[in-house]
Amino acid sequence: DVLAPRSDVSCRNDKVVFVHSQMYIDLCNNLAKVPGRASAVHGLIEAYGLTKELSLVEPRPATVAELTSFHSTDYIDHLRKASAEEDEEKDIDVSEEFGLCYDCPILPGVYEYAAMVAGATLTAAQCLIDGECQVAINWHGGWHHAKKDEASGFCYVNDPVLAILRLRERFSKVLYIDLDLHHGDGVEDAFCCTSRVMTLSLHKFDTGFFPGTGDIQDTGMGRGRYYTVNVPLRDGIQDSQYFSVFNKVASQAESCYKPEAVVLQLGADGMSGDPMGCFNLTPQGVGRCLGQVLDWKLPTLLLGGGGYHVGNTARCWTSLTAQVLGKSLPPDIPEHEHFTEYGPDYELDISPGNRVNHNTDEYVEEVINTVTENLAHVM
Ligand SMILES: CN(c1ccc(C(=O)NO)cc1)S(=O)(=O)c1ccc(-c2ccccn2)s1
Ligand SMILES: [Zn+2]
Repeated sequence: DVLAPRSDVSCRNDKVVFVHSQMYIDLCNNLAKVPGRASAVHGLIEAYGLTKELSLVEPRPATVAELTSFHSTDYIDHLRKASAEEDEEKDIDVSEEFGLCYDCPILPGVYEYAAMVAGATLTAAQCLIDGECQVAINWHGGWHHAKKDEASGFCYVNDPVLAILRLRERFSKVLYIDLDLHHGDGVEDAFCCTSRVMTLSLHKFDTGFFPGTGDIQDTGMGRGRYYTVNVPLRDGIQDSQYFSVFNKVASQAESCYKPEAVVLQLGADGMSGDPMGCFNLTPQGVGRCLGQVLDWKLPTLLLGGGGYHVGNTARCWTSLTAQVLGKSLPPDIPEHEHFTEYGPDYELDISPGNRVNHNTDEYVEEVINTVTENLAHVM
């Protein structure tokens, strides 16, 4: 019989893989930058009865060989040793050399945490490669700032990069989309010189705002020129304008690049009410972006990232999980262990704030036109 087109071969059913184990939640609870967020996210997804609709897959820690498929051996060795050492044994100078200070402190067990997060994301990617599912989710991954030999911005290991490298063993072109408030600099750096991975990041770009990269004219280098797409935005953007930008840029990227797989980082620190206090989005707006990506019917890996209002991050990723499952959720937060996180309204939806939007229509139009001109070079 005629071989099914590749996209059909890559998925034999509509299962949604969800990487989960209690040990994984415990590790993330204690060592990620936002203590307790992992169990709040999982608790809400479970409270809405979604876990029984998901195909739960246990994560396993990434091996040193997997971690060093991107990170340097020196960095991983240092992370492993420093993570096991007591305070007085630590060599602070070497640690600072690897970015292991300030925002990325060496806490006991941080290596086991980073290896498990990376292993969870790789487990999800492998399910896509094996055709087990069309969508795989790891809400506790998405640590997009980590560099080859440097921790950065609360990120120790760059699990999106490891997943893309693994997906590239099976798919010739992978599209990475980053909807976190912050520029996905670590992923962009990893693939800025190749046309085999296109990176598309929508983020806040403003003087002095972390990480400071991701301006519109940064389009990649050499063979990778025009395969790096940056959409720099200002404070206060709301759902309709954000989706309007995403819709135009992402549809052009998909139609000219024709990816075979997608990695979508859905950091929730752009939500209204997040302590970062920059964007003014709600899960509905990001959900429209997710819906457009799901309509491509490609193997798709969903990852988390930032998100510093625990309740709103759980609201966002629970809503998106339900959307992937095609389920609608009752508006009131169900009674469950973390119920008190959701006061005073105890509702699933997040309302946009009435904050000033610094993204004028003229600015947004200029950004879209520039990105369109750049993408015209992609064949
Ligand atoms: C280290 N920084 C990062 C790095 C990455 C992120 C992130 O979410 N990346 O996706 C957030 C902050 S940082 O210097 O900008 C900040 C540290 C703490 C910050 C903060 C804390 C509370 C309220 C507002 N901002 S910003
Ligand atoms: Zn962020």
